[in-house]
Amino acid sequence: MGIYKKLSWFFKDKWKSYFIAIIALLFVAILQLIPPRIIGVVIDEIATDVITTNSLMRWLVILVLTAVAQYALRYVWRVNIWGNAQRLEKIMRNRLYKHFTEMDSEFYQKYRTGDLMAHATNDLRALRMVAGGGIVTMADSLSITVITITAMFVVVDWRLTLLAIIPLPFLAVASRYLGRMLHTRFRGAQDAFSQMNNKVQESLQGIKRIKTFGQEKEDIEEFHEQTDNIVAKNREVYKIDSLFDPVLDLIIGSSYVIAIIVGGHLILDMEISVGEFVTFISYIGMLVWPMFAIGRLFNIIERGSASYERIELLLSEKSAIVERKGAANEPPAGDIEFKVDSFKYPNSEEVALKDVSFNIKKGNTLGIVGKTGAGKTSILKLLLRDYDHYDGEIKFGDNDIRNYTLDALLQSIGYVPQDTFLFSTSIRDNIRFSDPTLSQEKVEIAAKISDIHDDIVSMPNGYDTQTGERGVSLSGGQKQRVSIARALIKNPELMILDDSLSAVDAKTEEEILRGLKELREDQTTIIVAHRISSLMHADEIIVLDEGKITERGTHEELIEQNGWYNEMYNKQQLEQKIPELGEEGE
Ligand SMILES: Nc1ncnc2c1ncn2[C@@H]1O[C@H](COP(=O)(O)OP(=O)(O)OP(=O)(O)O)[C@@H](O)[C@H]1O
Repeated sequence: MGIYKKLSWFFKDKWKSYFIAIIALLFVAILQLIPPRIIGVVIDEIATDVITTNSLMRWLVILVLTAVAQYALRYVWRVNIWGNAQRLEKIMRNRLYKHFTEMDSEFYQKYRTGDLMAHATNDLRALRMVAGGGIVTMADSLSITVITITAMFVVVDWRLTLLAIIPLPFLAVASRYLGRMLHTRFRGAQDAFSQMNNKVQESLQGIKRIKTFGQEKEDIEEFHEQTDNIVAKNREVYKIDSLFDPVLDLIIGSSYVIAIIVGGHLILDMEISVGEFVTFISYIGMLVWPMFAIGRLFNIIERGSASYERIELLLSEKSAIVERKGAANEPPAGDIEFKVDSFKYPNSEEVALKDVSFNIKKGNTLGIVGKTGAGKTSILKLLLRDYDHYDGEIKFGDNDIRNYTLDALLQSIGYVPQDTFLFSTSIRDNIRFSDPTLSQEKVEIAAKISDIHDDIVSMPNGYDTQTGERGVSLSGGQKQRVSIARALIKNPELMILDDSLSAVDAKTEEEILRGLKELREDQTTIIVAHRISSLMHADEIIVLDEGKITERGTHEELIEQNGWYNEMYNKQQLEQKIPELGEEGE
């Protein structure tokens, strides 16, 4: 029952509508006693031959009025209770979503997206059941049980009542026990189903790769195994499901048997009338649902508590990026001073960056180059405040970047990541993602500099072409250029290109870089690249290896140093020439 205490903030807020609903439920329980009683009275009137058309009509009218009142009251409690349950689900869903949007990279590394989605659906549904079905079951089963048993005691016979209700608690026990087993097995079946779903999703997404590697047969075999598993797990569910009804019928049946044996004796002894006996039998029937429901209530509470705990755990996760008190709201501008003595990723023992420092004057360009895993992206992550804990200081303008609000800092930065991501909307809205009110003219300027305008206008729907999973699929290079346009349209103080020209050819790359340089004369740029031609015109280039700066200088200075940079440059020059040599040979 602890879950109701934990949710007391909600019940306190909505106590009025719960109160109205529970009063309505109570009245329904009382009204339900009337029809069986009327049937009993009519039977007795027939047996004693006192029935008249008038008396029959009177009973009929009462029956109709009772039915109408029940209808109205049921409507009242349903609207109130189900409405509240939806409201609780909405509040918790909004809290979770807001929390998700505030969390940092560490959080998303810890939890898989699929699991977060599952929390946002299954766990919230379980909570809704607590505030809806749980409350109804509790109020309804308690009120019906107390009111009906009292009526049986008072209207019919207390000895008969005591004996006949002996088997009923077993109903609650059996429905709880079997319900629990059913739930465990049902979860197994659901897991098997979601495992198959994941497998199908992965296979369909990777269908080209499966075909290329000739793995169709193996893939189909694996699919068969998974579907066999689903059948096996569902068979276990049906075994328990098939036990459910017979067990319940057995228990209810024994109640009726006791009632008939004892009730029969009481009729013969003239202690109760036939009509009262009929009423009594109907009342036993009315007690079945509450007993059954109490068993179900435990399951609802158990599931709800587990779900609430899981949601609380998620909500208690704190983002490591905390805004300082009095953080500056103005987007930063000016020189950048990066001085990091040491940085480790959380949960990692390895030092990702060691003694990395550089200054970029406003309007200058910094190039960062190095082997994969050298720490290039790590530098950018610190600049973007994905992580705040490191020894050192990063200044943008006059302030440490941790002294700005995250919104203000990110407003000054246009970041084009390595893996481009397009949203399921038009290309136009993908480009003006930072501000959907920007004009077509501005979108086109950004697209032209990113050298994607011509590609877009040649598409059937131009700028209205839909992208994302269900839209047209753009080539890797096209996606990269849309991403560049998206960052560029913000006209950011600092633009960061994280290997974002890798999929475009050298000539296009040169044009884009030239365009950027012209447009962003007074603004700062950081280019990370594997291809040296992408950053050779930078004002300073740093070479990273295993998280440390091993070489630095301008392109010419680095060539003179005759180190890794020079070696890479010569190698890449040669690679570029090979196709030309090939053409000459033809
Ligand atoms: N989230 C993370 N948690 C732990 N270690 C990480 C994480 N991200 C990166 N690393 C590690 O930090 C080191 C530097 O990685 P980083 O991504 O900065 O390299 P990079 O130079 O950008 O490589 P690439 O050119 O392949 O993108 C690597 O050893 C990597 O394994």
